[in-house]
Amino acid sequence: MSSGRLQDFVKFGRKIIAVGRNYRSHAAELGNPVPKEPLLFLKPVSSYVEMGGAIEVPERVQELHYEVELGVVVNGSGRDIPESSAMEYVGGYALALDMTSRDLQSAAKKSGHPWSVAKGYDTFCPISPFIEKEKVNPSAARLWLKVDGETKQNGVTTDMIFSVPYLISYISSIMTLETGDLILTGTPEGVGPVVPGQVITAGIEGVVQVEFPVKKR
Ligand SMILES: O=C([O-])CC(=O)C(=O)O
Ligand SMILES: [Mg+2]
Repeated sequence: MSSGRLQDFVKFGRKIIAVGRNYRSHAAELGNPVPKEPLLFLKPVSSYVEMGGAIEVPERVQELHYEVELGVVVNGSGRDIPESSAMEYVGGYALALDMTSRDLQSAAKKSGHPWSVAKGYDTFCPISPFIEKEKVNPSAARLWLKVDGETKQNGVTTDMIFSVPYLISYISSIMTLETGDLILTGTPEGVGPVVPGQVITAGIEGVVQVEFPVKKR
């Protein structure tokens, strides 16, 4: 796969595989237990929104939360990938927001239902441009997020419970990873609500910055 094509992962990637509760600080702030193995869910690729677009708050959603996350863009097709060679499948990175309807997610959790609705609306995966692999250290990247200029999240990927190579190995033991897939590696503490009219800025320190306005759908 040419690197030019990889840069277009938002258009041809097939899966967004997200990891939940991968930071103790975030599991704790929502009163959730720390998982013993990675907690996975899928977001549809139709939830991508690129810079220049807006995050839309649907009518049904009472409490829309931001979650800043390091995204890993997969290069190559692999199944049962050993942790020792997992980094060979990393094509690059992206900064992503795992937008979440916290009210719909809480209701789903109570009734034992999946999170697809809470996490899957259009525009619930704002995404940065593709970032070259060499520019990010996935075990020491500082992630930050501000709402209207006020810092809300500031965490470092060193605090992940499950590392990027472990996640690649684990996910590929369940589903084949394919070029253009995106792995969302979980959010650090500080999640909270946004409402129409606000602006989210977020970044990987020293690497990339994104900006997304929030509006009513
Ligand atoms: O919704 C949640 O709390 C789980 C999640 O996505 C995360 O930890 O990043
Ligand atoms: Mg998340």
